[in-house]
Amino acid sequence: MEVQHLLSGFCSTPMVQNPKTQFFARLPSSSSTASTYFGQSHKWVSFKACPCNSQRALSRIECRSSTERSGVIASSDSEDLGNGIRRKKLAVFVSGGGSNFRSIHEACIRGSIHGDIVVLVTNKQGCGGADYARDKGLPVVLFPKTKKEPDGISPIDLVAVLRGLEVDFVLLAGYLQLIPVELIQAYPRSIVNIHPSLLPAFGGKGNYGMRVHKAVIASGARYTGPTIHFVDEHYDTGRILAQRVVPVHANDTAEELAARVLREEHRLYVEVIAALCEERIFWREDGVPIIRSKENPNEYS
Ligand SMILES: Nc1nc2c(c(=O)[nH]1)N[C@@H](CN(C=O)c1ccc(C(=O)N[C@@H](CCC(=O)O)C(=O)O)cc1)CN2
Ligand SMILES: NCC(=O)N[C@@H]1O[C@H](COP(=O)([O-])[O-])[C@@H](O)[C@H]1O
Repeated sequence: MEVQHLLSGFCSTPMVQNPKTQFFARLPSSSSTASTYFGQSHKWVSFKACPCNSQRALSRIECRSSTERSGVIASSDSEDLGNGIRRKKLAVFVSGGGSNFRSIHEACIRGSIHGDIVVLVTNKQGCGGADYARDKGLPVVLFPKTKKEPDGISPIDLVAVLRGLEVDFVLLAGYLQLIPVELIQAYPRSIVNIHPSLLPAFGGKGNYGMRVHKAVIASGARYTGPTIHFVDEHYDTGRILAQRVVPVHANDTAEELAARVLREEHRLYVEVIAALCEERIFWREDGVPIIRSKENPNEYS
């Protein structure tokens, strides 16, 4: 399903774009209602960002989603696990191919994750993750606004979009921009990221993608593996939630190592997101987050 955003009210001209080339949500620069139309599912999500003083405050965002549920988003939002735990709404952020995004989406569809992806956010509208989202009829939001992507939205407007879609958790999956403090403050203990090394090793600014695997090999490290952590205002310094160890072979190329780690990333991220959506994450008194086992409630990791 192609996704188009017909933006009315505050734009000089309707922002109708060829669904193959561009779609984004640009929000009101003043008090008005932005109604965004998502493709053939006729899903209108309208929300009002109310300005006050010089800063647009997100006082109360009215989200009326008048929609026949398409196949894209589960038909029973209120569905719970039989124990009163509500199905969660997920936002995924990508910058590249999006294999973790696809893995998470497939897990939601097959029921391994008690949640639904309701929006894809990207800083590169032509990336593989955005293409996949379009093919699946998921809304795509372009963030942030840059010279290369002038149609991107601001941090305040991004928060308004996510609030308007009633997002519970924000999942970074190969997103290569710094998440702004506005979003971090709006979603405390609700933004996670996956990094392809055993943090704190090989993390921080400049450490992403193949660069990480090349550095691991060059260091002589015998083990590496994915880390999933909560996101704070700096790169890769948030509280570690889960890790998985992957061996480094003596003759590994960076590509071979990346592929081995990526397979483990897909498994680990689905397990961790399932725990998030089932409310099995707890915080130790020392501030370390731990995951309660699904099989044995007396076991934590
Ligand atoms: N506030 C936060 N934002 C983000 C975090 C985070 O932990 N806190 N994690 C990153 C993901 N990431 C590692 O897991 C990461 C991504 C990108 C970079 C980086 O150095 N980026 C370059 C720009 C790269 C590009 O645009 O091609 C840079 O900032 O110069 C480091 C780590 C996502 N956001
Ligand atoms: N520092 C962030 C970082 O390097 N993230 C890494 O980007 C890749 C995205 O792959 P994908 O687009 O196929 O999911 C993944 O390996 C992820 O760990």
